Amino acid sequence: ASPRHSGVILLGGTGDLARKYLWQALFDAFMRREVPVGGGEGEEQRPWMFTLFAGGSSHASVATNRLKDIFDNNVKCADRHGSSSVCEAKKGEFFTKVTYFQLHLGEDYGAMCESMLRSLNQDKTATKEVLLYLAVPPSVFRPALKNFKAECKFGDDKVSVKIVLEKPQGQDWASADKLSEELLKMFKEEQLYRTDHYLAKSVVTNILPFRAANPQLEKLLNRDYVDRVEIFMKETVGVEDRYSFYNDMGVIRDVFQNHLTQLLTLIALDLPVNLTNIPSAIEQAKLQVLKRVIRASQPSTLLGQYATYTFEAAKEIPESNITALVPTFAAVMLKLRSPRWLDVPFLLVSGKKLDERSSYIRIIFKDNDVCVSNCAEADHHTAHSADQKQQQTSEHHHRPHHQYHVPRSSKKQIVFHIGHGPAKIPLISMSRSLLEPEYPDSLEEVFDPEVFSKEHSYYGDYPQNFYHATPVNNADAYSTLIEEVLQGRRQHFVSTKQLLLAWQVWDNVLAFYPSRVPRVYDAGDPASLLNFVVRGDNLEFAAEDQKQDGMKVVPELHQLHQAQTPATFLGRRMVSGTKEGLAVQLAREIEQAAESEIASKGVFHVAFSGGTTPVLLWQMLAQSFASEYWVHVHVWQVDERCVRAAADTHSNLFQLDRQLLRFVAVPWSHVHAMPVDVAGRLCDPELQGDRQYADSIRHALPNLQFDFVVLGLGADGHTASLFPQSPALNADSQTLVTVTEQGPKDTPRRMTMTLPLINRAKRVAVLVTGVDKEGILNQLEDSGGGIKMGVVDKFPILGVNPGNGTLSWFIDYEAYFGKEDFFFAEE
Ligand SMILES: O=C1O[C@H](COP(=O)(O)O)[C@@H](O)[C@H](O)[C@H]1O
Repeated sequence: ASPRHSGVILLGGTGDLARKYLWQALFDAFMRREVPVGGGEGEEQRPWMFTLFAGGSSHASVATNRLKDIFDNNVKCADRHGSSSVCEAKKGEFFTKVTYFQLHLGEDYGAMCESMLRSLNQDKTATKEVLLYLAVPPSVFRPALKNFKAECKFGDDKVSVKIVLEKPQGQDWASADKLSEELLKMFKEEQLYRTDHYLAKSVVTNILPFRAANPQLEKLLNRDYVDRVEIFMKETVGVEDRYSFYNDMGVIRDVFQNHLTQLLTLIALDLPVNLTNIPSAIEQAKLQVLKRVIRASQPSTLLGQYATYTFEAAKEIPESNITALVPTFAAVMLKLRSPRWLDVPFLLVSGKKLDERSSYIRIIFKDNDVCVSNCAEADHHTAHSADQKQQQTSEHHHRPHHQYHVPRSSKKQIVFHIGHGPAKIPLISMSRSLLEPEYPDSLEEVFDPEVFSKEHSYYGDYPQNFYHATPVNNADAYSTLIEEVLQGRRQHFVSTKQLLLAWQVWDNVLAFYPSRVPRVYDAGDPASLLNFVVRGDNLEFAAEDQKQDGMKVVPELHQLHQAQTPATFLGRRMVSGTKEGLAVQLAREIEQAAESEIASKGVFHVAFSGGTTPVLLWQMLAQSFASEYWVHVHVWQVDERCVRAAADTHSNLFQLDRQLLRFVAVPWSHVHAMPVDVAGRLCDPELQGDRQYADSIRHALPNLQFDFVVLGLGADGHTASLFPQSPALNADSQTLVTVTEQGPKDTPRRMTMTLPLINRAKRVAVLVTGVDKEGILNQLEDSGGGIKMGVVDKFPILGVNPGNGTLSWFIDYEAYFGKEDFFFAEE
């Protein structure tokens, strides 16, 4: 076989990640090939050369010293590397292979890549690749990749390129989507290796093999048998020296969107039956799960922050930049919209400065066994039966007899001990009362009870009541990741589709993140303030915080503001609250209206405006609206931008679909999209899309009366796409829909319902949120409302005046009170 030559460029080569994990992982890869002992990839006996470059912004002399320090203190020889003297010699050799490049400008990349190419071309017969590992902050991704793409033309020399990217990949769905789009313009999906080091932890890589080896277990992994799944990642450390990073991230972005969501997919996915094409079948199965996750909601999310957070953050970042409410702890209950897992709570929990360091997944089974006779004996028998069976089969399984008493089993569960915690080594533990497991070759059974700390009770049971197995290969996660990249295997990496779907799960939580006061806890949570209970779809902290519960601040100020806001605005009903509170309240009112209309006439017609204001409302509706109603609901658009409807993120329909429609059972034939894009012709007057839409309305609603219309308010007083001074404001009663040209610069052409149509609605709600609406609300109040000459031309919203229907203003505190930070108003 021809030799292989891997050129590794480690950007951020002297950084934290490189120091702690990456150089060791690269050394492991090097040693596996140099001295193939102890788990070396057997097939790789052919020569495999490495050229190692480190890149960074420091001056070469400084960086070289740092690299030396890393090699002296962080890269270690271990048993797996064979003889220690040989290993030490190899370590020296490895270090001499590393060349550092200071990278600022495009030309620096050019020089580095030329040098790499020279090295790779030394052996013309070798199969060559370049592996660019970006162990750098996200702000460096784009410039680094652009320079690399522009300056490094490896393709001409038949050198394949792999790009390894660390998290975070974006801050939310939109930014991740943008970044992915840019990446995919430069590289192919198969070239991208997005790391999630949890996917490479030894127990985690064994979840699917373990499931596959136990087909009887598969029959139990569903809503009939599983009570709940706990996915925990507890840490004792704080944010340490990463405050400037963590300040923008918080715990949800840091570990929920990636590690914990990925772990959930591995438990929840339908094990592919077609084992011939495993990686792509697993990819598809994971995507299916991610599509079915019902996004987290406010009531199913608890947030916390350790007491010293802001104090410690202030040592690293300017106080004015500190995000005071950033959570360092969260507990979130997710559920899946799938027949297999419907209503099974997946409890995801993670936090810093907690009482112990422990990462595990625990599948807890329902207690479905009902004993009728000889129950005391049955309990005794359950506890012993597995042992008896084991004695009978011990020859086959080589399971030794236990010498100790096996106490009564209390819970049927499987615990995947990913790291730390009561297990001293990574373990998969399964209650003996559940099943006698089979193990794949990658796991070996552990009989020694010393592998867990006995003084602890073991997740509500005794260690002896479990079968335990540990991965044969317990390599560090980064060592596994590097090996997988070298081997070109992407199963333990995150694809673009997975990344984006995972962000969608969390966008919702991120939306209320900045305005939700986390519960404050002391390091180690000695007062157990973070313990919580599951009540239906809600999570609640178990104990009231006597001392300083941040959550109390909100109700008090809420009451204060409630007292200050009147019940009417411009003579019509006004509902005030936080923007989240308003979304909940409006969703509830829409739901009640739907219930009553469906009960009386079997159908409910609702029209939504676009923009960002209704997003929270849609998210609330998607969660709270019982699915049986949606089949009777017709969804209409108040207005739409003349853009490519399905593809353009400016399109109102696109957002409506992303936030609401795809999550509910509304029949597609009930979604009435404005025909702004007909075969690529955008609001072409010849096609008369506005008249078509008006005809659909006449057809579906002969009395032209919508049951509910949700409007917004622009800072200039516009509503729907009826802008100040627009001729559309003068539409006669026969013109139900029209096209206007007066929108803002980015999307001036819009299709919109007209005032005569809106004013026929049974219920109209105007949703106004955000501080930038304070000015227009003041102007409207100053105008005194009412229809005076010219006032509608100036403030189109004042033309909304349903003749036979109700009009309610939903105005949030920020819009009503302006800039004041209402959470801390009393400080
Ligand atoms: O990705 C991350 O994980 C670490 C914890 O990883 P572990 O392998 O030590 O369990 C966490 O501390 C960090 O905040 C997060 O970014």
